[in-house]
Amino acid sequence: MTASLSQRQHVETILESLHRPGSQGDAAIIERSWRRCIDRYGLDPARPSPARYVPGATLREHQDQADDLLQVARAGVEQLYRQVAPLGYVVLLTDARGIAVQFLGAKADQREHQRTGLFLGADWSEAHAGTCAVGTCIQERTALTCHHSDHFSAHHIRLTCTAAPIFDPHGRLLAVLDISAYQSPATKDSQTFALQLVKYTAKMIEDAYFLQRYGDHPIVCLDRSREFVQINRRYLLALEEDGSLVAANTAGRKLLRHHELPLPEGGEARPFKAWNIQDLLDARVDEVMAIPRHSDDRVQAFHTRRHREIHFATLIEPPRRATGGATPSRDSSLAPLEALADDDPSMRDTLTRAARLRNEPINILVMGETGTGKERMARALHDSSRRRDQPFVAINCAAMPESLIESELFGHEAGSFTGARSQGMKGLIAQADGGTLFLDEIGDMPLQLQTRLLRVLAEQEVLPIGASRPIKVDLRVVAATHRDLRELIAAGRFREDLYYRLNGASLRLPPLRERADKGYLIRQIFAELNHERGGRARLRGDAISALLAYPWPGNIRELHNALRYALATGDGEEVVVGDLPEECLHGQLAHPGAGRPTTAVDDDARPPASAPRPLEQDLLYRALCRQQWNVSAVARELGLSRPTIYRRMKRLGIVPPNQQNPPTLS
Ligand SMILES: Nc1ncnc2c1ncn2[C@@H]1O[C@H](COP(=O)(O)OP(=O)(O)OP(=O)(O)O)[C@@H](O)[C@H]1O
Repeated sequence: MTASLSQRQHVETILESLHRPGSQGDAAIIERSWRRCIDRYGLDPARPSPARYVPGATLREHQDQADDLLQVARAGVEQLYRQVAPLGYVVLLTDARGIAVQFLGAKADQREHQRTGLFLGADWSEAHAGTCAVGTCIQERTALTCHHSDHFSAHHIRLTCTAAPIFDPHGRLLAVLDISAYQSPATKDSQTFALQLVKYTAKMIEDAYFLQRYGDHPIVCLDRSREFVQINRRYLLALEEDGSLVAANTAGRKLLRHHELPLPEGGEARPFKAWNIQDLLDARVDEVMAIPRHSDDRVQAFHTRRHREIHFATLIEPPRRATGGATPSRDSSLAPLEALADDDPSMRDTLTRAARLRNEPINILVMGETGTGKERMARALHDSSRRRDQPFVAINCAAMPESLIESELFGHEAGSFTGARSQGMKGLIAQADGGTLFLDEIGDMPLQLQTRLLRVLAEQEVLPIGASRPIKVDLRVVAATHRDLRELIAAGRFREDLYYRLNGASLRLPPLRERADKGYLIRQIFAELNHERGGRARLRGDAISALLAYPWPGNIRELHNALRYALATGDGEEVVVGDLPEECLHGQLAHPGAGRPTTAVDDDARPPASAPRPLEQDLLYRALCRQQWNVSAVARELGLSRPTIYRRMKRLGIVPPNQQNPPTLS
C-alpha cells in the first residue's frame, strides 16, 4: 500500500522532532512518546499497524481482574457515552495494560470500530499501538488528547482520542477512560471540552470506587468551599477510628504532599499509616469524628496545620457509626421480610408496614402487577410472623378449575358427591388452620365461592361439602391481586363486603422497572438459583452491567428466567454477558435506545424457563454468521473464550459450512 501525502509528511515530522530541542507542555508529552516509540519499542511510523486483539480467554482474564472497577464504573461510562455518542465518539475503558475491557459505540459502525481497534479486547498499549491517548496516558500517568498527527502511527492520524487515568486509592494505575472519534475539526483546541469531560468522569469513577472500597471506614471529605464540599467531595481521606490515614483519592494524595505529608506514588497502605488526620488538620480526632453533629449543615471548617489554609470538612460515617455508635439489637424474625429488598424507597416503606402488621390479627391484601413478588411477600409475612411453624397454604384462584375449587377449598365428607373420595378430604382452608392461607389472584374467584369464603372469614369456621357441622379454623388470610378490585366491585364481579374483610390492610409492590435496588435483586436471585443447582458459579460484572442496563418491564419473573437461562447456558463456573438471553444484550453496543425493547414485554416472548437450547443455539449461530465463522471474533463479541465457543458448537451440533459433508451423489 502506498502511503498518502499526509502520512508521508507525518513520518517526516516525527523524524525531524528527534533532532529538535525539547518542547513544553502537551507537545513535550507527545514528543517523549514518539522517542519511546522509536528508541524503546522500535516502531516505524510508516508501517501499517493493524489493530491487535488479545485472545478471548486473555480478555476474560483482564476483565476478571478489572471486575470490581467495571461494576462501579458502569454508570459513569454509560453516562459519558450518552453525552458524547451524538458527537460521533465511542467510549473505551482499558485496564492498566491498555487492553479494552469495556466498550460502548454505535453498533452500526461495528466493523469500522473493529478494524481500527476501537473495540473490546483491543490492545492500546504504547509499545504496540505507538503514541495514542490510552498508551501514552499509561506511560505519562496524565490525562491527554492525542489528536490526529499526535499519533505515532501514520494509520491513526484521522483519529482524535482523549484519555484520563483512573488510580486506585493507593495511587496505582487501575484503568484508563478514553473517548475517540474518527472525524473532528483540525485544531487540537476543539478537544478541550472533551478533555475536561473525560477527566471529570474518570474522577467520578475513581471516587465511586474509593467510596465503595472504604465504605466501612470513616471518610473525611474536604474542599475549599463550604457550599460545594458535599457536592464536590474533592479530597477524600479514609481513616481508622484513631484518625490514622488509610487511603486517599488522587486529589487527597496531592493535598497531603502539598502539606508535606509525602506519600510515594503507587505506594502500599503502610506509608499512609505513618500519618494521622491531626497531622493535616489542626483538629483533634474526636472533633473530626463528630463533624456531622457540629453544625446545622454538617460541615465544619478547620485550618490545615502546616499552611493554615481553611478547609471545609464533612464526614461520611461507616454504617455502624451512622446508627449512633451502638448497634441496635436486630429482630432476626424480620429477616424474611428484610431479604425482599435493599434500599428501594417504596419497598422499604412497604416492608416497614409489613413488619408492623406481621402479627396483627387482620387479613392483608397484597397488590402489584404480575410477577412483582406478591407470593414472595405473603410467604415472608408468614415466615416472619408467630405463625411461621404452622402451615402456609397457597391457592391460585385463577388456575383452579371452577368445578374443583369448591371441594379443594372447603373439603368434603366421604361420598358427599359423585367422584368424592371414599374417606372424604380435608379442604385447603382447613389445612391452613393455625397458619396462613394465601389466596393468589383473588379477583378471579367465582362469585358464588366469594360468598362462602366470606362466611369462613366472618365465622372462622369452614363447612366441608356434605358435612352437617362446621370445623373451627384459626386463619390469617393474605390475598393477592394484580387487578383493580374496586373496578371489579363496580362491575358486580367482586363482593364489596369480601373486599373489606380481606383488606384489613394493604401492601403495594412496585414494578421491577421502578425499583432502585435491581442490582440487589439480580445478586439475590442469582444466588438462589445457583444454590438450587448446587453450583458455585459467579455472576461476572459484565453480565450484571448488561442486566442493569436492560429496560426491564414490571415482572421479576422475567429477570428470574433470564438468570436461569444464563446459568443453564454458562460453563458452570461463571456467567458472563454472552450467556444472557439475546434480548438482554440489546443496547450493549448500540446507541442508547436503538433496538431496545422499550415497551412492556409479552411474557410468552421470553425465553422458556427451562430447555433453553434452541435460543442458545440460535444466539451462537447468529453470532457465527455475523462474524463469518471467525471463532476468535465470536469469542470476542460474546466475551467468551475460544475453547468455550468450540465446546458449545460441538454440544449444540453447529458445524461450520466449510466442514459440512458435501451431499453424496447416488
Ligand atoms: N424479592 C425477591 N427476591 C428474589 N426473587 C423474587 C423476589 N420477588 C419475587 N421474586 C421472584 O420473582 C418471581 C415472581 O414472584 P411471585 O410469584 O412472588 O410474584 P407474583 O406477584 O405473586 O406473581 P403473579 O402475579 O404471577 O402471581 C418468582 O420467581 C420469585 O421467586
